[in-house]
Amino acid sequence: MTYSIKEIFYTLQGEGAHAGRPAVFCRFSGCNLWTGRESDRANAICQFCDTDFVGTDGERGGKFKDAGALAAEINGLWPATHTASKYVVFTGGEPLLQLDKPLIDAMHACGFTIAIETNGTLPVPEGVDWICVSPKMGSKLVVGKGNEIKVVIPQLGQDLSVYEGLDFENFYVQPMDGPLAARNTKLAIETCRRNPKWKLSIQTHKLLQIP
Ligand SMILES: C[S@@+](CC[C@H](N)C(=O)[O-])C[C@H]1O[C@@H](n2cnc3c(N)ncnc32)[C@H](O)[C@@H]1O
Ligand SMILES: Nc1nc2[nH]cc(C(=O)O)c2c(=O)[nH]1
Ligand code: SF4
Ligand SMILES: [Mg+2]
Repeated sequence: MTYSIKEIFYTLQGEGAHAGRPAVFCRFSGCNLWTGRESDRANAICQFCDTDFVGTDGERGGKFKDAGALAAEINGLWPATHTASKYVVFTGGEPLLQLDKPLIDAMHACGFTIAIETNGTLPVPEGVDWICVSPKMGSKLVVGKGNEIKVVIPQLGQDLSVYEGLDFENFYVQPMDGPLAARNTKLAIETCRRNPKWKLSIQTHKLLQIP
């Protein structure tokens, strides 16, 4: 199948349990919880998104005609001298609208460990090595297990205890960026102090001013 890709870049994972880890990010175009158009934001299910995932006009973006072509582009960004730690993060937009078995197999064939960042509304195909779920209020969460759950706070009507019984290895709260970021960061710190099941994830790439 053809994959619509917004951008592909080599950076450090900024968030969650793998923060600081070198990774190729592959950002798929499109999401099922927002069109990505500013004029639709107020009516979207997910209204706080910090990402442009519309179209294919970003760095190394485009339409890739098959899994082999996309895997080759991603593989080309990894330093050829250090192949033991190859790591790709599929994000978006919503990666599970497009990520499929052929692409997973092609990345594994290149030696990559595969991570995803997903909103948890779509089933995860077999073979993904690291699953990060970030649930959104107003959507139905169908992914109840994974490696980390990373809840952006606060969201209207949110109750963190709903997530505490799920089968994740790591439980993170991440302050919502935007005009109230400073307040939300304090809230996230207080949340972890009060209930140490939760750990703090901050968006370190924004502090570092890297992609
Ligand atoms: C842009 S999303 C793409 C992947 C997927 N659609 C999702 O929502 O998980 C990547 C990560 O950024 C988080 N995120 C998006 N907007 C944010 C914001 N304004 N502040 C903090 N985190 C945000 C999401 O919750 C998710 O964990
Ligand atoms: N450095 C960096 N880390 C990230 N972790 C999750 C991201 C995302 O947009 O999915 C992201 C991103 O866009 N950049
Ligand atoms: S679900 Fe993810 S990509 Fe979609 S609008 Fe929300 S944060 Fe952005
Ligand atoms: Mg991001």
